[in-house]
Amino acid sequence: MSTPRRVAILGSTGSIGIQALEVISAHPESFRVVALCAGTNAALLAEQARTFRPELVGIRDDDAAKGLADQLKGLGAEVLSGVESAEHIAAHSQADVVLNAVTGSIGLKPTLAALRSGATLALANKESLVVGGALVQQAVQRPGQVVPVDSEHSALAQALASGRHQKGVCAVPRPGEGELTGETEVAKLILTASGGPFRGWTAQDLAAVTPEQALKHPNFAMGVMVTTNSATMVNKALEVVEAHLLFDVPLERIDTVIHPQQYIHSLVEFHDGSTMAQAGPPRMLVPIALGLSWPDRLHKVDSPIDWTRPMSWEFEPLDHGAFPAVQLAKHAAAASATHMAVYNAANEQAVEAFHTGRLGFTGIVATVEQVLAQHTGVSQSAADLDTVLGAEEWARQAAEALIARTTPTVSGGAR
Ligand SMILES: NC(=O)C1=CN([C@@H]2O[C@H](COP(=O)(O)OP(=O)(O)OC[C@H]3O[C@@H](n4cnc5c(N)ncnc54)[C@H](OP(=O)(O)O)[C@@H]3O)[C@@H](O)[C@H]2O)C=CC1
Ligand SMILES: CC(=O)[C@@H](O)[C@H](O)COP(=O)(O)O
Ligand SMILES: [Mn+2]
Repeated sequence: MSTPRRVAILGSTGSIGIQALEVISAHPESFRVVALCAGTNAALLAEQARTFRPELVGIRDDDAAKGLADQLKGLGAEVLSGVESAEHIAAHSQADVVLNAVTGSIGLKPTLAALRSGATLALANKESLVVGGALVQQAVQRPGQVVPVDSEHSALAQALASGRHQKGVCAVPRPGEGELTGETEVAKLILTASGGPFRGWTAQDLAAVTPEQALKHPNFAMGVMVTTNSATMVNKALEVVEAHLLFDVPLERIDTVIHPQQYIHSLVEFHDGSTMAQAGPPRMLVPIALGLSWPDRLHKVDSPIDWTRPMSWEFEPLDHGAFPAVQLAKHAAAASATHMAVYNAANEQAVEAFHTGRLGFTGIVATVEQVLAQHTGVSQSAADLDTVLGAEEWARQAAEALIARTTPTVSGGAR
């Protein structure tokens, strides 16, 4: 890369945000941080701002914002606070790349703003795509404007580059190929899943799971929401829909396979019977770096797999009986334009209730299922932003009403 790319990071104090700043620190010639935005952690945000000297700094929490401007005096940064900060930064930071690494569907407006600004959207916040669906697809201004950071989808994008697939908002033409024609050689996308901490457990075993157990992901140190979603398989459910929306592959041609070691990040099967797997250590540095530098690769982002060491990689089918989240999402995504917004919002409420001791572990997906059953759905043409946000709000209230009537099987919470 010749001129450094201007990068805005939404969610800079989280797991992805911190690792993105590590990548940028190691490649100062390639990037310039122009904006940083966080939710509540003013102390870390101030430290990051002192190191990276962005033009804009935003924080959602108004209390946490008190004093932030004072701490940053003399740096020349404009300091914003409030719930609109991330969206404002996405729209106005004049970034070449906006990394959306906030958690939850609160990331939807920033995702739309980033796309409308013309910036490349490095997308870790899968919820915004899954919830916004066609709204996000329609905000895309050019093929390839969305670059996935989620490890499975980064793997799919890398594997798709091996065959002709000129479809989707993340279209992957072969190098040097011209106009997009919609042609595809892709038969299937196969997403790998770790299986989470409860791989092999029965539905009965799962009933007594505690928040502490659910937060022990076998391979990755991630935020509370995505870690809990990995344990329930809601993460894989969101990822199946994310892949469908990114690459325009029908839901029925997207499969999942449990691969506990997570060295293979996902696979693409082509119509001649060949399968491309993308492999790497179970870490996020490479997907993050590719998100910032796509389609170029940076040097020495992470240590590669050590092939001198004996290793065994296992694969097994997902137990849809004990973990119904993926099938539930496939049905929801096919049902209407607002069903996935309802799915995700009910899940966000249920995860919060689980961690505050108000709901048992299996109650999370059960709540999502029951809220979906009450939702009538909205057609694609009627699903504007207000309608999607309205469906979300309705789902949060419906989930809370169900949770209030539930007696949790475990007491106490992690937070
Ligand atoms: N962590 C990982 O390895 C992976 C994560 N992802 C996805 O990436 C996203 C982020 O995950 P992760 O980094 O683990 O999550 P974390 O919980 O670690 O971090 C979330 C970040 O978002 C910030 N934030 C929350 N709400 C707002 C808001 N309204 N405005 C601005 N900032 C906000 C938080 O700020 P603060 O801490 O200051 O409150 C924090 O910086 C999720 O969508 C997740 O599914 C995908 C693949 C892998
Ligand atoms: C690293 C990453 O992309 C996470 O989404 C991770 O893949 C979670 O893994 P599982 O949901 O398969 O446990
Ligand atoms: Mn993932």
